[in-house]
Amino acid sequence: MTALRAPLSRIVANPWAQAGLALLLLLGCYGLSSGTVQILSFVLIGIIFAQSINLLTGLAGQISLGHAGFFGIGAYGAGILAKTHGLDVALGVPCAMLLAAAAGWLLSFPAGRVKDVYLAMMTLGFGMIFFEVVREWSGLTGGTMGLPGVPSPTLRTLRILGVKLDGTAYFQLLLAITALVLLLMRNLTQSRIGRAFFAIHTGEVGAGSIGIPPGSTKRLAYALSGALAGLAGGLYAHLVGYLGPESFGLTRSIEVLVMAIVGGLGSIAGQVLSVTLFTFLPERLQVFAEYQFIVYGLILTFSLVVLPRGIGGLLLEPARFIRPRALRAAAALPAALPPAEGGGVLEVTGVTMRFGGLVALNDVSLTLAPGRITALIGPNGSGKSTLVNVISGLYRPSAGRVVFAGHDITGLADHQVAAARVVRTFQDPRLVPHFTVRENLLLGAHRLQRHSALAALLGLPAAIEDEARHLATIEAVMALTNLTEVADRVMATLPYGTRRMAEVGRALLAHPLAVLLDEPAAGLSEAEMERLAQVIRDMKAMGLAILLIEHHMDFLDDLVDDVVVLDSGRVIYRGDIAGMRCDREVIAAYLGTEETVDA
Ligand SMILES: Nc1ncnc2c1ncn2[C@@H]1O[C@H](COP(=O)(O)OP(=O)(O)OP(=O)(O)O)[C@@H](O)[C@H]1O
Repeated sequence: MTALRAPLSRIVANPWAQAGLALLLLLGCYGLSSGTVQILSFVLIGIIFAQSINLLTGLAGQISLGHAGFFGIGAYGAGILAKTHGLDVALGVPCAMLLAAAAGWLLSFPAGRVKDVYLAMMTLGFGMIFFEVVREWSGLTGGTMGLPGVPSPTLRTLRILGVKLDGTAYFQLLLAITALVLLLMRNLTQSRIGRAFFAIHTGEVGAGSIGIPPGSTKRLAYALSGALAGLAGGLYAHLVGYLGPESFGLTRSIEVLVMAIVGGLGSIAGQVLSVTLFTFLPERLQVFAEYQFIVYGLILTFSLVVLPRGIGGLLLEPARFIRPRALRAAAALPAALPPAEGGGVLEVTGVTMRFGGLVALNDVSLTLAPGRITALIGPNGSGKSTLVNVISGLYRPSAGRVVFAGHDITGLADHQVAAARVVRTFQDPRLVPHFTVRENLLLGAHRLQRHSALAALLGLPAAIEDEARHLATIEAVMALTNLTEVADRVMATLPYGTRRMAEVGRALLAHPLAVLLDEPAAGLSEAEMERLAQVIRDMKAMGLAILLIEHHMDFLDDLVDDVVVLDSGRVIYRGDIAGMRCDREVIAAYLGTEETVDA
């Protein structure tokens, strides 16, 4: 199967193959029975619905057990607007989509604050509330009696912009809309928005450190996912012509989730296959209708055990997150490092950090100057990482201030500190393991990308050119950090040292004015350490203010300008490295007798 993945993926991604399939369906539907055309219409609506899960769960990592709620808002919204208010379907369905998007956006406020099982419960609750509202608000929705008479081809009442549509014409319209949705989903995945969604999915701390705000990113994911589910619901209402609450309960939420998971979360083509199978199978296997949940459960269990990445993962290469068109455009541009803009002074004044009774930092002050490398050293547990966490916005200090370039950044969120151009790396690199090196580096430039979300979605030249500009910078940064050879390798498959280098490179892509490097040389080979030292010198030459946490004294010797030593959360030394080697308190607390002899 592995050998088949590459050729199959090429076929699936080929625009001619896609256009051929669309044309075949567009023309071939004339030869099909009205029943088959209707099932195919359900498949298309299912594909759009599954994409809404793909976006929210597959990309942004937010599980949803109440997606039938968004689907229902779209369906009832479009149905009521068309039937009760006589609004044209061409306006009614987009309005219903907007309603569902608004519901998604609103849900993101509470849902964005919780994770895992709590998120599952909250979204389940949303679906249940929607179901009850539909059942009880009979004046609007028809309650348990349902809402009959929604314009549809089945009732021969569907008119769009004055044109009457039969089942076949509606199928053709659905085909065009589905093709557009899939195209937009592909564009989204390969844009800064899709990458940000996936970065949040992988880890909010890592994403925040390069300026990706988790809150607004999740809100966008919920709104877009709601819009897609609402679109599917609106189109469904005009396909069936009758809406009853039973079509929008837990069963539908579970059904779409199972289809998306079995198709392979993140795999657009895998989900097209899975929805097709799941929609045709029940029609063919009516005998199982009563045991639908058992059948779903068995298929899901089988899929999770045998095909954890779903049908898409079995048949196709994993999705990539950069447009090939942007890569081609970048190849024509000169590779240049981020411009040297000088830095700003970072001043930490009287910072104290308490964790309950433990004082991890006690009245710590230090200054990082532009174009200077300051080493922060001290024994394990002395508070080095805590200080970096305070400066970078992960912790709010109990007392004290952090000022950068004249702006008080104390207590700002991590993504706001990154936006102020103070960028950090972690003791354990917080990269996106499923991204390639290049994709991870491009994530570093997320904050600097200027094109609009619409330009990204539509793949407009402004978006391609912007991406290409940053990709050209990435070439230069990869050459500097010795990553060019592994540019297209997936991060999870690379050795620790390479990952560390990639994180340093990613920080550089964010055009920082100050960088905080938390033990960047840990686990590196001799050669890698030499390369890292050169990269840090280059950063210094660019005028950045650099804080370097490190235990290797040999590494620091020729590299650093200033040293600050912490012990039990207190600064015990501030000065140059030669002076530090002779300082009695530092020797006693950290260096020990060996260093004394050296000194
Ligand atoms: N989130 C937290 N909650 C409670 N205690 C914490 C937290 N973070 C750090 N600490 C404590 O603060 C102290 C300083 O830890 P920190 O990780 O900053 O030390 P460090 O100097 O970076 O050590 P190392 O060299 O081992 O990384 C330790 O006692 C640690 O257990």
